[in-house]
Amino acid sequence: MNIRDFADFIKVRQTLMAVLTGVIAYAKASNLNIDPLVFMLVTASLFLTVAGSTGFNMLFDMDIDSIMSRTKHRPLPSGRMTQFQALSLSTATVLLGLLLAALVKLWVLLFGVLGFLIFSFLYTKVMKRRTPWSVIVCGSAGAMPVLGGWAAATGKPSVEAVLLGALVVLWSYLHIWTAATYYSDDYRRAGVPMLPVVMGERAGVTASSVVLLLVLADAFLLHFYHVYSAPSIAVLTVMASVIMAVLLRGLASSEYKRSSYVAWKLATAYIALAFLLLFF
Ligand code: HEM
Ligand SMILES: CC(C)=CCC/C(C)=C/CC/C(C)=C/COP(=O)(O)OP(=O)(O)O
Repeated sequence: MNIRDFADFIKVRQTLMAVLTGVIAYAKASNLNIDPLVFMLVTASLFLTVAGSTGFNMLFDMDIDSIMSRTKHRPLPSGRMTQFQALSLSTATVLLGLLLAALVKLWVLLFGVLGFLIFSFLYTKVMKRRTPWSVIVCGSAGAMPVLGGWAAATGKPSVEAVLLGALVVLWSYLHIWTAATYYSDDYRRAGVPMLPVVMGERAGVTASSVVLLLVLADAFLLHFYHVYSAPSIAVLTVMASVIMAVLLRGLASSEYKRSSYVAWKLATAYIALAFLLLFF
């Protein structure tokens, strides 16, 4: 196992994006009056907790990952990492992450534990192979870094924190339904009942368009609560319109996979932008 395998094992891009949302939530909630020690603890705790939870997800999904073309080269299915290494690494990182969270505040620990349980167990072990509702219920794990980061600054959750967490949750539906439409053949082969597998690719693109509207509506609520400035909400509206145009074009031309791929990549840029725009 080398560093590249470790990066693949913790799905480094997903983990870093989750860390970014939590760290930015901390910075925003503290009005940029950042305590360097709390900042470091929050960053390290989020990184370790999300990375370790992802490790458990990888371990539990090893069998289906070996079936899908997208995932079969991952360290576990390809034999570059043993199950023992995966289990010990994930356990150690989650425990250390939660310990650091507890040093910040109990709320931060609570959201860390919730994120871990929802992602690694409720989603991966209980729901993912059984029902398309897995995504709707367990997308809530995506809010935990934001709620934890916010609580690290203010001592407790708030309406603004919940609305910002909801932005990640609603965005994660757009993120996965576009991805699952693009990769629907893979998911079908592995027997994972994602929405586009169960209801078809057209339904995947339609559902993506509907949740995109909800993402934008939530961003407007955040503007109403003075979390987004007028220029920021304008940029987010333009970007959402571009993604909507891509999805509607896909519906009009029946090119579901192609439009979903483009919308998926744009959606990744959207969530990064949505968090950076909190500072403008
Ligand atoms: C219901 C919840 C979610 C599901 C089912 C999901 C699923 C996926 C899948 C299937 C991929 C493709 C991975 C690959 O290339 O093999 C992916 C990539 C990714 N995910 Fe998620 N994800 C979810 C939530 C999140 C959350 C909460 C975040 C961060 C806030 C996130 C960030 C990312 C990023 C940054 C990538 C890489 C995207 C790219 O390459 O353009 N995801 N996710
Ligand atoms: C505090 C804490 C632990 C927060 C977790 C935040 C976070 C990154 C949530 C993502 C959850 C999720 C369902 C990912 C997809 O896995 P998948 O198995 O569908 O993806 P795959 O098919 O690529 O393996």
